[in-house]
Amino acid sequence: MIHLNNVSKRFRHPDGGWFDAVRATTLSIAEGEIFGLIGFSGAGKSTLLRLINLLERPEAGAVLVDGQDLTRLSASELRRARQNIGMVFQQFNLLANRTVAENVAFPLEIAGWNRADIALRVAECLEVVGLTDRAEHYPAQLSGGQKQRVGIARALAPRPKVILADEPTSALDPKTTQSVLQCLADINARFGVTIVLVTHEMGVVRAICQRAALLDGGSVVEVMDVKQGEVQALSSAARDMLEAA
Ligand SMILES: Nc1ncnc2c1ncn2[C@@H]1O[C@H](COP(=O)(O)OP(=O)(O)OP(=O)(O)O)[C@@H](O)[C@H]1O
Repeated sequence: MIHLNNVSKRFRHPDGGWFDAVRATTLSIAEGEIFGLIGFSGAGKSTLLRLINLLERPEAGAVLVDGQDLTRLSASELRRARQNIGMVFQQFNLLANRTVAENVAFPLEIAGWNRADIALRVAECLEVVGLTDRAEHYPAQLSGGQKQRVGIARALAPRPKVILADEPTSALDPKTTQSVLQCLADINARFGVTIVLVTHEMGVVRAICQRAALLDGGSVVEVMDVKQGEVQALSSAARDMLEAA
């Protein structure tokens, strides 16, 4: 579903030099996987995630999603391709002056859906995340966990094949974290949506990921399997880093 081929991303430093946030990275994520990107702060996790929908454009390499190389698309083709890739943010990024239902409707309005289809789809998505009774509330009236469920419903609304989640539970307490992770796992199981999730917490990887890439200094140290809630790191470098995490 996702294939990153030798992608690199560098940023300009205020002092005029360059900083390599992602170094010549190759990574494949299968359809229907829940895949984690884990590592210390500054390892390049968010940058790598944002390369998948081209929120960051790589200097080099190809970004294939669902068979399309996003780096070769025109602006309008890229807008269409992005309908297929939902995004969930750490700080929810909800529109404060829109109700829950209007927030979920937002990407569908942008995509030009008609009103009747929007109403049906919004109701479906709110049902999936268990917020039907909050449709007319405003974000300020919701708990953190409920806000993130709105963020997930909004990401799900355009029927994407991929959802990218950037530290989706880092702003939440442990109990709410579990229920939000369960919500993502349900969406993966019910609709087969491929989920890529950035986290710095091993507990998150253990809870829902099938595989995870450990990042350090902009490179993948190891791609690890998660079996029965345990992360199977093979290299001693990865084991040392996971122990320190
Ligand atoms: N727009 C930008 N301009 C300049 N430097 C950036 C930019 N975005 C990221 N960086 C730098 O790139 C490096 C990797 O950042 P990134 O956010 O991808 O790491 P991360 O692993 O997600 O870390 P964190 O867990 O702290 O979010 C960091 O050193 C960061 O300061």
